[in-house]
Amino acid sequence: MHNYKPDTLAPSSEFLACLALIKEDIVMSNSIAVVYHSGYGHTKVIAEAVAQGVEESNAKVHLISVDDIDNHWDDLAEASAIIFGSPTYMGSVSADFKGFMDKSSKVWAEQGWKDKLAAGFTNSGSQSGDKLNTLIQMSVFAAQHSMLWVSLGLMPGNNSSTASPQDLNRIGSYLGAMAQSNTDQGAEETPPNSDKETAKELGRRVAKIAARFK
Ligand SMILES: Cc1cc2nc3c(=O)[nH]c(=O)nc-3n(C[C@H](O)[C@H](O)[C@H](O)COP(=O)(O)O)c2cc1C
Repeated sequence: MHNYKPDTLAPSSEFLACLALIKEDIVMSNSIAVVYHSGYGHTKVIAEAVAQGVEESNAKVHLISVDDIDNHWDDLAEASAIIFGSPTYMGSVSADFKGFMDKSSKVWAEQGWKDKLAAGFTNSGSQSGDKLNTLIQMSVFAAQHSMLWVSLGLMPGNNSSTASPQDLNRIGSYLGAMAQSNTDQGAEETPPNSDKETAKELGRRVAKIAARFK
């Protein structure tokens, strides 16, 4: 029979506090970059929602417009995950976002983003609007950088008699987050909340998985 004394084996409050600090440090040391382009502000709203999801998960976030990318290559180098966002223009990423992709070839040559996590989101005027092609472009881009693609991770909403456009993932995407903005409304009115909430979920998911990889 063991002489088991539960009181002496119980972790002290100091030990538990120390563990909590270490855990917090691991989560906070994850920095995640959201790199996006937005010609007219609608995709920016989605980028901000993704960033909010990351922050809510206690990770540090860098929200970077491709217009300002040259001031942020170091932030991308430091990040454990990069989430890409572009409007869908002519069935593909916008020219400005493609400019960022091409500029990243310097990093590609060194495989500087190898084994970082990657994910993507897009927004367009039509429900489909060929948004899938934009996400495919982003995932191929991530693969060229030897990154690990994180999917949206939400079941499709808005696809049954009891479902509604207020559902998360109302457009029914798997590869990344999709949003739709009415073409006659400004970014303060569209895309709808469900798309912003879907985008937040993508941010949360990437942050959660990044913490697991740390
Ligand atoms: C040059 C151009 C091309 C576009 N091509 C598409 C398209 O292929 N599919 C679509 O659904 N919407 C298309 N749109 C609509 C935009 O995707 C939509 O207005 C989006 O909300 C713009 O996002 P932004 O405000 O972040 O630029 C296009 C808009 C522009 C300006």
